[in-house]
Amino acid sequence: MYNPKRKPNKSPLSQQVCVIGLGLIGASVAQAIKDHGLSPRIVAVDRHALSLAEAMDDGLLQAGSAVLSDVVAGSDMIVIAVPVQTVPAVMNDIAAAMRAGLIASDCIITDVCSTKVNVIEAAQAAFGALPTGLVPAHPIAGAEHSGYHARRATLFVNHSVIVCTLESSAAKAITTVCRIWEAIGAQVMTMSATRHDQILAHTSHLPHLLAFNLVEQLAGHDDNLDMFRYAAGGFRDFSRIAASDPKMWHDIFFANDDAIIKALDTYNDYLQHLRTLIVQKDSTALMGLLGRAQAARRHFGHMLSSTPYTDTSTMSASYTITPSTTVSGTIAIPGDKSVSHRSIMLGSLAEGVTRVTGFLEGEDALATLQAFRDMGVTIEGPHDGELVIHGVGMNGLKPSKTPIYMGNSGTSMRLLSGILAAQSFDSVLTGDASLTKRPMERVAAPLRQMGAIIQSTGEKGTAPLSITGRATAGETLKGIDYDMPVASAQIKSCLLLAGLWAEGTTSVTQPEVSRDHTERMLQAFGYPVTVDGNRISVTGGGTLTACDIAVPADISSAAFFMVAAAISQNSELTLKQVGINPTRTGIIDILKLMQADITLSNQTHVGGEPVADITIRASQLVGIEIPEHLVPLAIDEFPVLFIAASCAVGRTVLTGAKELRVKESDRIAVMATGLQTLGIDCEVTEDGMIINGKGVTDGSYPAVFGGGHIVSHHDHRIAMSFTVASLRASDTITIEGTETVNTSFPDFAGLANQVGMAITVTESESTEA
Ligand SMILES: O=C(O)C1=C[C@@H](OP(=O)(O)O)[C@@H](O)[C@H](O)C1
Ligand SMILES: C=C(OP(=O)(O)O)C(=O)O
Repeated sequence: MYNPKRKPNKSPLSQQVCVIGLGLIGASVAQAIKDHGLSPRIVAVDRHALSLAEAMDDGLLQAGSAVLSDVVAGSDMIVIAVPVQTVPAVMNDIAAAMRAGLIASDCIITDVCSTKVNVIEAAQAAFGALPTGLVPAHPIAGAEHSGYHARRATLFVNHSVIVCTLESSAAKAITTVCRIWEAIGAQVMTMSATRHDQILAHTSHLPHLLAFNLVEQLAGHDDNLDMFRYAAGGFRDFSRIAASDPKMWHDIFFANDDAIIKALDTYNDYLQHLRTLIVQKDSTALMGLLGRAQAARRHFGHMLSSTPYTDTSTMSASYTITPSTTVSGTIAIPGDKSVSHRSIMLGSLAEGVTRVTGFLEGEDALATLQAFRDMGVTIEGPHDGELVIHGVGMNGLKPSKTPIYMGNSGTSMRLLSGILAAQSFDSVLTGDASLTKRPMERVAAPLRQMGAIIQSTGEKGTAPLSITGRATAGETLKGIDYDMPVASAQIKSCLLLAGLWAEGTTSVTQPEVSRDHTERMLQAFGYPVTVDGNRISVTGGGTLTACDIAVPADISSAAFFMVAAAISQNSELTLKQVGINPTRTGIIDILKLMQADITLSNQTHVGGEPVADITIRASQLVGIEIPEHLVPLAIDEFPVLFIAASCAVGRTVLTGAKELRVKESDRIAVMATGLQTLGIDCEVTEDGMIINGKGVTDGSYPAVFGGGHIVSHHDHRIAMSFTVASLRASDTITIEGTETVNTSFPDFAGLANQVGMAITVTESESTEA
């Protein structure tokens, strides 16, 4: 990060810098070089005697002239900051100065022009062979104001500068140019000149051209006065850059004409397409286009920085939780994450329109939503948990133009792998720092048995995943009979989803029951699924028919509040309409075995899933040996169950839970470290943990945790679990890395405070890579 106080150890230039052109950019470069003490002398060449005189009065320049040879002698660097079409004349002057011995043959020659190929061509023409000091550069910064007076030394701070390193450039010249830009706060990146011109044609030249053109269109209109008088914010924002220097842009449009014409032609095609959608009143396609564009506008920044989607994602957050002793109230918990993922996947692949309510607007489910938008599906929303998905049918997905970014979400990556393996296009799946450490061969290997072409390109069978769609070569996947080594709903779902396109029947046999939302939802979409004990089968070639999905509240999120009420004195919480699918209720069974006071009421069904209100009251918990068959049914709830176990009387032993080591963090190791920090006696085993609870039998609820600092390791459930510990803590607990809570439980802290906990959320700029 740029630090204005940090000065380079030694001035990179020993003689003087000569800036040619004292417009906004040239003058800002000169000012920044002066303010940072990067050169002992600064001189300038400009046609405007007034600007030069003023700059000398201001102490910015030691000398100035309209003629290069007057001031250039002895320069170790020349910065060309003139309109692009003047560059050839300037290059001729510099070549003449070099021949006359005014500057050395290795004098650094750089520029700030918006096009690069023409700068190199001008140098070639002027010098014959490219000089070793030539290092073209382009700061991606500017302002609609122009001229000497608009200069700002900070104009380049935290902006990118593209430096085009040429084969002819001397290493020392490249290093010096990069050092100077970095010293004035810019972020240097290197690129070939041709690529620079192609990219900038799209990202800078085309938008400027369109802005000038729109203003021209409105100004030329008969009612132009009224049009400008009532011009709304949209027009102002869009046309802001049309206030830029016309001469500069005139030159750029000619200098980069080939690339700009290509970009303009493509733009024209898009515009015609948009026109057609409006003429034909194609609402679905128009919503798709607008939704995709809106999401892409937000999403590119996240993809580039490999961070989650919501606006808080550039921040890191922490919780400071002061101890509280009781919770009470009736609350609604956000939608189920597993069901939300699947509603997007099946809704997108269905024929017809699927309406979803109760959708979880957390980062993980939003990553799935974005993936399907990237593959051309029109999805309206989410608005208050409501989505309208315009299904494209089993063969309607389109290739994503960019790698599909799955954020922190293992479920998205693993289930999508199954879908993508069968498509007629290739895909790449990436994720954040946590997801790219998680094992992906567990789905890639069985998919390969089905004939999929999939590579886990990370170091240890991890993401990024590169998937060659099987149908690309006109082939199909083949059904297999797969014995799953672990009871994982993600592996099961991945293979069943791939099986929808496979020849014949795909069967998976799980060693224990795992969550069955995929099986249920496939059936809700009219796709036959055979369930024979732990063996589940689908036969390829069917279709999905759109239906309405009501997502129940997530029992995994409810678990934090269930444990909170169970461990704290006089507590009573009711959690409304929580999903109680029997493949998810391990948390209720385990807490009941620990003698928690839990009752279910208002049992009913929503969208094929059973739901109930869950009421939990404080009770004296006891330690237990957790039955292994319950492990997959409570797999995400162990972090908070460890908190419950710490408050129980006696020892709790968890075995058969090795899977916890490959979640968003190693949940056995990370929880043990945190528990020990807070003074709990626990022992890590290979596949579980032994916790010596500090509960007492006299009916009181004493503090069992001390205060301390906990690190979440990019794991939402770690952060939320230690928050719950504050109900039995003697001192303040701070938790670092709580921004990940957004992946599954947006506004967890707000809800926790509402029922009686005392969390202060602090957000700051993220310092993590
Ligand atoms: O299928 C799903 O939606 C999930 C399955 C579980 O993972 P595994 O299948 O890897 O156990 C669970 O931990 C995850 O939060 C969601
Ligand atoms: C393990 C989890 O999710 P995922 O695997 O989808 O990242 C979780 O939410 O606890």
